[in-house]
Amino acid sequence: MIYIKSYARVEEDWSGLIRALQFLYRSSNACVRTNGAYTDWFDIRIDVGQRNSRPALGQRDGLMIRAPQSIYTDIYPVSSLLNFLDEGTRQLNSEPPDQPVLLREYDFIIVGAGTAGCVVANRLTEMPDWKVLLIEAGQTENYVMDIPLIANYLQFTDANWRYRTKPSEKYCAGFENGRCHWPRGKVMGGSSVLNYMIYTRGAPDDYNNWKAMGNEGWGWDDVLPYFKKIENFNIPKFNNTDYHGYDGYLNIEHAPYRTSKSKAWIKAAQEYGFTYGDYNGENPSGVSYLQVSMKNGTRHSSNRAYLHPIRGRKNLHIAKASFVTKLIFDNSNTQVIGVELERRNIKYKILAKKDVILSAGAINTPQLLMLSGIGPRDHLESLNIPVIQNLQVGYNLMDHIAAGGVQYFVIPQNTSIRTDYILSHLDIVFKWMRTHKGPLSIPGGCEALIFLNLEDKFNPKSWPDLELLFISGGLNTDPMLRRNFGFDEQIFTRTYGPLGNLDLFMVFPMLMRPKSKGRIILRSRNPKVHPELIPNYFEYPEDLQKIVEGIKVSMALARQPSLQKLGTKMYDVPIQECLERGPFGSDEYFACQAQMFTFTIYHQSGTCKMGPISDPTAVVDPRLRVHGISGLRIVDASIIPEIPSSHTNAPVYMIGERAPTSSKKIGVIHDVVD
Ligand SMILES: Cc1cc2nc3c(=O)[nH]c(=O)nc-3n(C[C@H](O)[C@H](O)[C@H](O)COP(=O)(O)OP(=O)(O)OC[C@H]3O[C@@H](n4cnc5c(N)ncnc54)[C@H](O)[C@@H]3O)c2cc1C
Repeated sequence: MIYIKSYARVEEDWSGLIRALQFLYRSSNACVRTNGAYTDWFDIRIDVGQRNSRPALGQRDGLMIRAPQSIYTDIYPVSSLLNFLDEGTRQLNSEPPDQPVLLREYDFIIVGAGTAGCVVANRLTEMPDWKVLLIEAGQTENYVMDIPLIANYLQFTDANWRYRTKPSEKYCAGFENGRCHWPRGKVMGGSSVLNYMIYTRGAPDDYNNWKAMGNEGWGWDDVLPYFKKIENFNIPKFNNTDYHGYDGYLNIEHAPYRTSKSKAWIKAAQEYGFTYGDYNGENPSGVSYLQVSMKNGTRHSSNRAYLHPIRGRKNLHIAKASFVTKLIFDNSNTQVIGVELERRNIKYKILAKKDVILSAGAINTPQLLMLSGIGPRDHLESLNIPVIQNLQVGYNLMDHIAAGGVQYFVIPQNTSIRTDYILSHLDIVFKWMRTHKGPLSIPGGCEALIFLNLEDKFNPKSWPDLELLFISGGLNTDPMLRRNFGFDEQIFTRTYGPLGNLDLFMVFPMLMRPKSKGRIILRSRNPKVHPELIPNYFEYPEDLQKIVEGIKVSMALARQPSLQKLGTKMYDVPIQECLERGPFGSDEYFACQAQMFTFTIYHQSGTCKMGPISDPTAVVDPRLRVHGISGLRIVDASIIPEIPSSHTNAPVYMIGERAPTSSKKIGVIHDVVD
């Protein structure tokens, strides 16, 4: 017999009892599985509150249930927890270990085990003769990081670099000190461990534009095979071998749970005129549930997808918690021959026979280049850094942003992703632990999106300049959410305090092709001092206006019958500071809202722009070699010449897959060494 304390009070009626019996019955299988022993008798206790009645005995398929005065069910939570711990342990054991002793020299050194770095490490070590060192500043990924709904919590851990932008009054003005929070992953898997798992590729026009900028080999027809190569596509409804891959490392699926709100929103979008479809297929625009980089309802990071399966490769060494501080050049200062790094307070110099590959992301890669003397001459000289190569490093900083706080309330629905709701319905947690289904499988609350071109809204073939991202909760979903973005406490309490327990959804109207570009500069020669991040959002007024138009489209959706059935209304407690600009609902008011609560979508990119030698703003050539320097390549979000109309993780995977292969062949690594 097993007696375990109950986790939840069952209601005071027989339906509660029946549910408890069903519950227990379902649990028995899990119990058998996790304990490895069959137990067919359980004493269960149902709390019937005041009534103190004695439920009847029940028997079902060999499962005998005795119901004395008090019942403690709870095989279910325990088996769920055991299942979770078991999976977690297996995951930890699957990650390639830290290399205790590093060699003096490798064929390749990769800096950064993020989205791109893991791909490159995998593909390079396919060649058994090449010894590869992958260096990561962060630590091991753990299984808690794989629970989709709590993605935002990871930003409060050491797995985040915790960047902040330079203060501004033009954007993020409603956040503490006018600074935007820019989290970046510092962990095995990099930002693919912190991200919201939304998997979008962008439109053919995005990549044809890259090619038109002089980047031979990066047009849509060139990159599509690499997008397919990434994928193990698991959405049967959209099966199409012209667009999808089925034997790649990264699993793509739909989240296994949908809220009633997202269903209504999707329907409303169709009522309004949008077409439902596969935005990673033939038509980039329209409405859809999110395709996500998850495997069986859990995060599938680049670490899990690309490194776990190759744990046994002897030619891959990984140095975790190791921070690269500088590049090492040969005597002529024209070739990179290695890196300096710090690991457990000891400094090392490691050499690379062939290439050093920077995959440290759009902030750290330019920082490392500039610290090493590759960057804008005047800027480096101002910090007394000897200039090795004068290149426009740190310019062309791009991001996707949305107006925060666009919220709609509905009549209360049956279930909610609010943290307090989940904590009082722990069955939701146990369910996810055991089956990876239910609300916890929604990545950070994000469920659906619309890609649209404002001038040709309903045309599924159009090149999107706007996205509406649907989130099935509001700013009251989680008490930490305000801290993720860094809301000014007073402004938040005044504006969003009245949200209380309202049942809400949010829409992020997101600018997809911003004209405004920012810059990253060094603040110090010390590699541990964060660089100055100047996003320059809204330098061009049309960027702001597009977001305002996006808010208006979201309002039009709220008026459609399917959302009206839920009693949808826009939350309209105004931001006091914005009433000076115009009444609530005016373009001026909404523009102010976007400037107060400027939500980054975390797509920082472009700071080591790819372009031909004829482009004075380019840092790497189309084969990702740093202009004028041999032995050095960049493979990460920083090479993006123009941000695609897409979330950036899939494009970065594509860059990783595309990089170590030739421009013509797939899966053959041969042009890295030249
Ligand atoms: C909170 C958040 C949510 C996001 N949500 C989504 C989403 O839902 N969908 C989407 O498509 N995109 C999303 N993104 C963006 C996407 O994850 C990134 O564009 C992508 O991961 C960038 O990959 P990368 O390889 O360029 O850099 P990263 O993945 O950031 O990897 C860089 C790695 O280098 C390491 N590193 C840096 N400097 C050094 C050094 N000096 N020495 C050693 N190691 C170093 C870092 O620790 C990190 O592990 C999100 C990002 C964040 C942060």
